[in-house]
Amino acid sequence: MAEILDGKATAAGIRAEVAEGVAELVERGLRPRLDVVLVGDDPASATYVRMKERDCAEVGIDSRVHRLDAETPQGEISALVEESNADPGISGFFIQLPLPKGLDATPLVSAIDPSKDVDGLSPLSAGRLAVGLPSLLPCTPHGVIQLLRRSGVEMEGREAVVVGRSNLVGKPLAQLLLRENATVTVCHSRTRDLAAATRRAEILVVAAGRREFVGAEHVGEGAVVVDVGIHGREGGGLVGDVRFEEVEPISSMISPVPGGVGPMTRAMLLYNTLQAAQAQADGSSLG
Ligand SMILES: Nc1nc2c(c(=O)[nH]1)N[C@@H](CN(C=O)c1ccc(C(=O)N[C@@H](CCC(=O)O)C(=O)O)cc1)CN2
Repeated sequence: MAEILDGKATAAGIRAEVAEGVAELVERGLRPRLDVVLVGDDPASATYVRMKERDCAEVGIDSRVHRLDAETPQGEISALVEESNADPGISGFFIQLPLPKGLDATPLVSAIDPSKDVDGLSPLSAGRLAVGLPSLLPCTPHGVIQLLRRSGVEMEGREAVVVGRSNLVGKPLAQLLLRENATVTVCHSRTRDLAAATRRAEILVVAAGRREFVGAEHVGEGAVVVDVGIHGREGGGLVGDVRFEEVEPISSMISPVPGGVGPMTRAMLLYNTLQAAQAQADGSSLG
């Protein structure tokens, strides 16, 4: 039986550490503040943002949500990004994704000052990660690394396979696994024999964005499997990109959905907000 990679418990530990760091800053009169830009009425995005507000309250971070309707012009959001960059009271901010149709996230995210880029998704933050400079790290990939590390999974020298090449998860995760000295393969929709590649993995991270896409045929005996996907299940509940019931008996460790990577994503956002606030307080550079 596989050991469960418990994102809920691990994230609670990270929140406790962040709360301590926040309390130290507050003693110096510097309460971190996280601003969120939420555009439109996507129910999942609204849920994630409410959870992020609640997380901030728990650890003592101030949060403000800018709720904009789906018809908000691109220029207005762009102006909000510039104002947030310039406001010394804001430690960090991010734009909840995806944006409604008709809005282009790329120029907006690209305009975020890297020292406030708590999502770690701007091209400057991504470039700094790629060349090994200090930067705020994208929350989901960093959450995966922390979940593995804090669960005692050795990454150095091991065969790690990432399924998915998005800017949000797959690409930065490959960089972070390289930084851990894993041997990294990235698979995607054009990979010819996916199952042959994923079966070689000692650590398999699935961020394909396809409901229950990976099954027993994709997993080698004893692999550590991390499921990044989150999809609503017909009739209620959530499932991931991995067919948990099939894969769990083959793997040595596996992350569940819910309770795996999702809570880690939120915990790393708090961690980044604290890091941004600390760097701003100490005059050190994250970008
Ligand atoms: N600007 C961003 N947008 C999005 C990101 C991101 O990192 N930055 N990631 C995802 C969504 N996401 C964060 O925003 C996210 C997804 C899921 C969870 C989570 O806690 N999931 C729970 C279940 C929650 C539920 O009951 O619905 C779990 O898996 O246990 C947190 C954050 C896309 N957009």
